[in-house]
Amino acid sequence: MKIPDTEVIIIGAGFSGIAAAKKLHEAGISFIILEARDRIGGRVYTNYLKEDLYVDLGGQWIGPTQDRMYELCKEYGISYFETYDEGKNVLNLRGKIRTYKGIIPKMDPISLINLDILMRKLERMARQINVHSPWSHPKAPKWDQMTLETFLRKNSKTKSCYEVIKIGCETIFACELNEISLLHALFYIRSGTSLDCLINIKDGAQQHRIVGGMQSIAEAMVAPFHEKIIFNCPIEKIIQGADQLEVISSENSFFAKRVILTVPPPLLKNIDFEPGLSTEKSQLLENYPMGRVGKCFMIYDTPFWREDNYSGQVVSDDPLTHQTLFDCSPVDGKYGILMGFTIGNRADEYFGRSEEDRKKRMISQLVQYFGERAKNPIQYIDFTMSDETWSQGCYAGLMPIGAWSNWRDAYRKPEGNLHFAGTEAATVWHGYIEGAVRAGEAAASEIIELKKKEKI
Ligand SMILES: Cc1cc2nc3c(=O)[nH]c(=O)nc-3n(C[C@H](O)[C@H](O)[C@H](O)COP(=O)(O)OP(=O)(O)OC[C@H]3O[C@@H](n4cnc5c(N)ncnc54)[C@H](O)[C@@H]3O)c2cc1C
Repeated sequence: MKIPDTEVIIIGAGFSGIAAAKKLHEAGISFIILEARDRIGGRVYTNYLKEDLYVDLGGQWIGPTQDRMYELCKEYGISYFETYDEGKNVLNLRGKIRTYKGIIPKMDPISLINLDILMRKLERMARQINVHSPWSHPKAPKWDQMTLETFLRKNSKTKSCYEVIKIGCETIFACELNEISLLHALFYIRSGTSLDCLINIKDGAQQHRIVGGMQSIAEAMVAPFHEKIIFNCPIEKIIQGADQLEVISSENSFFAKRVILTVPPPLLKNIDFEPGLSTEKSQLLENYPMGRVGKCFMIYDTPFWREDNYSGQVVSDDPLTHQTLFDCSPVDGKYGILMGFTIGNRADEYFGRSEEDRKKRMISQLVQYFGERAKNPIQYIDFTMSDETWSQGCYAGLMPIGAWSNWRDAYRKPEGNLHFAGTEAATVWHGYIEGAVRAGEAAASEIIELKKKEKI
């Protein structure tokens, strides 16, 4: 293999790496992308089952204030469509199945008032967080010493209120709620605009899906420089010398002046850096697990639940299956697709079973919600990035108790000629594709600015 001469090496061809590459490409700075997998997209992965049928196994939604995503759609002429959100939603709490309209499930009045107060409180606290320095809030030391679970338990006066907020938060953060600090939860909410924005379909983070799947944006972005991506190239070691960096895979060494790393935290930890990373970054990486979530798709020849005025949305505390379900049918409704999120310990339990058992469980759940027609799917498919060597979890890295206080912005700080991107480096829409794009662009901008200074 001929090793290309290049100014910048980008590690990872997810949205962050691709966005960094696009910016460097436009600035006329030479680069290559080294990608461990045999595909682009990383935590975005559209699986084309047939020519007219696809499912987004990774990230799929965009919504208001995700400005870069909408600009990219416009730039490449990629269409998006409203997530189906009409009709009754289903709540399954302690085996009791009820329907409701809107965002807040039907519960007893005390639980409803409690839930409203609790959500407003979270919203108010999150609004006070500076996303660039969450640790600087006067109450940050207290909020960083408490898990989100402790806070929610303390502020839930009824069991139903706790169960519903728990399911909502598990779906937002993709973890058990004792895995993140309250401060991280508040930062994440503020980073994604507001709690309402994170939860909602209409006017929220789940508002739009991409025609042709999320991966089609990544494909459009890389089209002008696809040949600069080297696939099946996991990086094992990086040596920073005085004039250049040596980036080493099991088969090759690559050389450049600067490196942008976009790999998720557990994979960053596995790279051998010489000299080592700063103490702060190394310590953070020892304490930076990923979320756990699986997506399960039941595909039908038609979205039959819509005929009975169901939205396809479900909130459930059934410990054996999914926390939440959504209608993920294609824009033309040619197929009917219901997608369930199974999260945290539920995901571990669910994916510990055989595929046949997983399919059976999902069907029996769907029959309870939408009737006998749910018994006859065309296909079942599920997927979890927790099992993937090159993701090791999702949606994103989780800041546990004390992490923001102890290591602050260590993750995104450049070290020598190493620049750090990926959605975990984002301050705005942290954990989302929008955040990945913004962080990739920010790292590329750092390099462009440094290059300008070098020329003076
Ligand atoms: C199930 C699921 C649902 C989600 N839903 C949404 C959603 O609806 N909307 C939304 O905005 N976000 C969603 N997300 C989150 C979103 O997908 C991620 O935040 C985003 O894709 C992260 O992009 P990234 O470029 O930062 O990281 P990644 O996509 O993880 O890219 C990193 C790349 O680095 C590569 N790599 C890793 N290690 C090495 C190595 N040593 N050498 C070389 N290459 C390496 C990986 O293969 C990968 O391609 C979801 C994620 C998942 C998994």
